[in-house]
Amino acid sequence: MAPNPAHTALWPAPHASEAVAATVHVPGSKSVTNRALVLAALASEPGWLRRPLRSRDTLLMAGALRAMGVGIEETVSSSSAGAGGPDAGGEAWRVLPAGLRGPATVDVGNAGTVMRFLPPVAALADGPVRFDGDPRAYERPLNGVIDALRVLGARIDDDDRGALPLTVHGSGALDGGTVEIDASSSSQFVSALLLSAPRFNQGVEVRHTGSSLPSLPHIRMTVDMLRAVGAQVDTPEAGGEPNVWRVTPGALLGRDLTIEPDLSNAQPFLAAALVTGGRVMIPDWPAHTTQPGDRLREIFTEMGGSCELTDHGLVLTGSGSIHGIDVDLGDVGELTPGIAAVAALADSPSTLRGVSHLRLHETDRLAALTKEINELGGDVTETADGLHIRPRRLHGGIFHTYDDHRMATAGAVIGLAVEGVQIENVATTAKTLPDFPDLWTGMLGV
Ligand SMILES: O=C(O)C1=C[C@@H](OP(=O)(O)O)[C@@H](O)[C@H](O)C1
Ligand SMILES: C=C(OP(=O)(O)O)C(=O)O
Repeated sequence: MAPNPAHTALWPAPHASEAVAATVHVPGSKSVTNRALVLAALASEPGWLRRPLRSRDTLLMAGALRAMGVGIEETVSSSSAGAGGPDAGGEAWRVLPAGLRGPATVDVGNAGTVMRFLPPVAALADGPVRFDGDPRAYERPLNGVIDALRVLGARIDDDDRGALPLTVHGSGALDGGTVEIDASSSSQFVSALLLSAPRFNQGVEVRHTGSSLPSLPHIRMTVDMLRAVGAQVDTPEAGGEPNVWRVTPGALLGRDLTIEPDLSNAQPFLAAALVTGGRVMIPDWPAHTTQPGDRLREIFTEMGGSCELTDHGLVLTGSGSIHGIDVDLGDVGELTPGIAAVAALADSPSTLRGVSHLRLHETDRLAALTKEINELGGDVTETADGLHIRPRRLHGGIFHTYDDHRMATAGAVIGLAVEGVQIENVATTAKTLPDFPDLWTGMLGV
């Protein structure tokens, strides 16, 4: 088969000849949008999502829910269209829940949220739902969801690898109950079971038995969003048993939710302020959030920037120096590529820990970052659970991205400081940030 020209196309990453000074409006959060879609689809009344992210991962989620019978109407709303308050204008999705049905086919692309959050929804559908996706999606772990759903009463046909492709034979209802899972390869296993659990006959008790659990803020996001639509959830944090989550069965409310900007997608823009000694403002940065990207305020401050959170948003100002960092990123793994890019440009070495599960993300991110930074003259080594990065003088070259949106944005950050970096397949950023090249050149004023 001839290679897709978009996948081999090279994008000359703009080099910054001066400090950036920009305000960047970052589109909505992937993780919040896809959870909101699932919860709205399972609710007992219509709901609104305002300022949803429209990217490959969220359009795949919306398409899959539509295939199972859910109505999702795209509208340009005004604040009078619902109870969304003064910020509610702009693009919106109105979600009209309906009896979930098969037969249906779901394309998960390479979206972890789609491939993990939807099999439990499909188990509630009346009929078979077939799941398929990109070649890489076949390699990403799904066994935690498949095995758990079988214990909870679902019938699933897979090829015994515990991965895609598979068919969930929905029977219109699922018993639910208690299940043990090892979610050390992805927090999304836990989130997936909790999100649909209010609709299981007995709810769910999820007991995580693995040695570690990545991305805890994403599980908190799941719990907070469930509670916001009326679900009763017991968590380890609320004085419950360690590693045990319980969801009580019950109807979910339709909500009017304005989606926060994607703070992980704000990362390359904030990094630009750090790398060029400039200043970038991200409007609408939430004062309180479960998004892991909020940790950037602390991490980029330690690396040499200073952050100010105002009523208007977050302002990051670079000092002109970038320092190395020794940090456990287990809670915020999706920030690793962007932090590695900044670390490669720092004045001292860095150690990034706690992220062995990144080997099973969009690509093997530890191997990909090591290879691509080293091919530009860097000195990165993989450890058992992360990366050692010793900054070197880098040179231009092709930065391969392996169909990974965060590799592409990491390469763009390096390109700010290093002339002649070309990003392969920058279009892969469409997974979560379709406007990236325009937002990037807009920030730089080129
Ligand atoms: O639940 C979510 O929305 C996510 C959880 C995390 O997954 P893992 O726990 O698999 O790392 C994160 O990396 C991913 O980008 C989004
Ligand atoms: C790991 C990521 O995505 P996914 O939701 O596909 O797991 C990511 O966006 O960095």
